[in-house]
Amino acid sequence: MGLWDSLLNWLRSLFFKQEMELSLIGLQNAGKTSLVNAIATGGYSEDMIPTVGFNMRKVTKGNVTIKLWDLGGQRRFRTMWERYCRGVSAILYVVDAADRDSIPVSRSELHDLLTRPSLNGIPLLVLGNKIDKSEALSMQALVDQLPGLHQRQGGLLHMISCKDSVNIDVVIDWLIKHSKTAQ
Ligand SMILES: Nc1nc2c(ncn2[C@@H]2O[C@H](COP(=O)(O)OP(=O)(O)OP(=O)(O)O)[C@@H](O)[C@H]2O)c(=O)[nH]1
Ligand SMILES: [Mg+2]
Repeated sequence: MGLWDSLLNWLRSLFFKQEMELSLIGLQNAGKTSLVNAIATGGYSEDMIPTVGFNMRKVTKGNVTIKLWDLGGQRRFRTMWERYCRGVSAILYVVDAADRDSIPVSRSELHDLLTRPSLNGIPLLVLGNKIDKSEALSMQALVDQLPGLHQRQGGLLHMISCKDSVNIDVVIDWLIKHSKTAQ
């Protein structure tokens, strides 16, 4: 980026604060609330309380204020997912890559959600979490378990660990990039 572009970006940043709204969904125990903590503070705890309903958290990264809807993943809360995904700038779908038995359910919940016309065109980032565990699936193995992901425009998969803070920076970069295109 040239000096002139940098100057323009800096001037722009003074006047235009970017905002974006995101929804975090995925089955219970996938690590959604842990991801919010990793994005917001880099903190991590083994001792998490399941999210009842939803939580909203605002996080500022550089110039971007991100409003995060962190939804409960237990079955009784899944009917709310669509309502909280309508109109957001992006959807983050978290999968526990180390809990192989849960993946078929996770896949069918994701598939159900993606067929909703109200969510057409919303960028989707799928995150395979807990790659610090030895039993975690590889990225390719997870892609194979989630057919259809690449047919979705902008559908993308990253492997992360909230525990060891692996690829959290990549997720934040992706979010910032999508806040700009969402303007
Ligand atoms: N090993 C490991 N454990 C993790 C990781 N991320 C989250 N966990 C653990 O997984 C458990 C569930 O994490 P939560 O963040 O509460 O999961 P959630 O998706 O918010 O669950 P619900 O709110 O019930 O939908 C906790 O014990 C976390 O410590 C990770 O990257 N690695
Ligand atoms: Mg939670």
